[in-house]
Amino acid sequence: MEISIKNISFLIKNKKILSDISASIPSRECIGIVGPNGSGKSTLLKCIYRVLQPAAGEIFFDGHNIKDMTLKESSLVVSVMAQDNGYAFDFLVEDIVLLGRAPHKKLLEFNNANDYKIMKNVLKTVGLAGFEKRKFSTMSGGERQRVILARALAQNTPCLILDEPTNHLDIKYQMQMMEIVKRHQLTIIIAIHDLNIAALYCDKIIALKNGQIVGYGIPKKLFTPEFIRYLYDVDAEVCINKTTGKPSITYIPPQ
Ligand SMILES: Nc1ncnc2c1ncn2[C@@H]1O[C@H](COP(=O)(O)OP(=O)(O)OP(=O)(O)O)[C@@H](O)[C@H]1O
Repeated sequence: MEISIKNISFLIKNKKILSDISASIPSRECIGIVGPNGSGKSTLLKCIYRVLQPAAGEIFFDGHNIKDMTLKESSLVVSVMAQDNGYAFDFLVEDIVLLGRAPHKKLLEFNNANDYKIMKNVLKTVGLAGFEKRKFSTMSGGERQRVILARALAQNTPCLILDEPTNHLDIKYQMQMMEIVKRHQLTIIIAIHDLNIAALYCDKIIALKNGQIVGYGIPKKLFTPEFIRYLYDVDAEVCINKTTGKPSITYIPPQ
């Protein structure tokens, strides 16, 4: 599914949080959104997955203006792994993953055998087979992240939005999470802080600063020492890793 963002602005108390953002996200590409804390990454994602409504501009899913789509129609095409999932109740893992099936159901329709099969399959995909009856509250931060990914995968949508999904994950699971989402060949939009992981897995990068797009392109072109200094005010050395062929970034502390 292709996503088109046209001239999006978002304000809070007259302060511009996003200014005139336009981007085209081709079907099945993985687009990384990078930028300093507070640059507007989550706000942009929330406008796309409709938790926030932009003050101006339009967003299209495969040419359909999202203003003309019901929330249920949107949730059949876009699933989300957000930063704060805030499950206050003591849900079981299977209950959380089955929530991903909700957009596919009619009001008050029970989960059926196919929903349970999908739930078990996605838990297996994220390495949590057998965890169905565990209480979410008893799981580690990394395990919880993987349950939330499983719920998003159970939703079975052509587009997946991830807001810093690799928080809490050790390096093995950071890479495993990226491998899993890439394997599904979805349109992926991912806010991510780790430029090395972004360089390894993202086809293209959108860089935000102060609510504006300040860079766009493939990681190899975008991630130069000059650009990293401009974006984060940090010195870095960048080389192309011989094995991966991708940029590898080393940060240099101030002398
Ligand atoms: N409800 C709100 N009220 C006031 N300011 C807000 C609100 N929501 C977001 N902001 C501000 O908007 C700006 C962008 O926030 P956003 O969460 O989109 O940034 P981000 O790039 O995702 O940051 P981070 O990397 O720290 O997660 C920040 O300055 C934030 O303080």
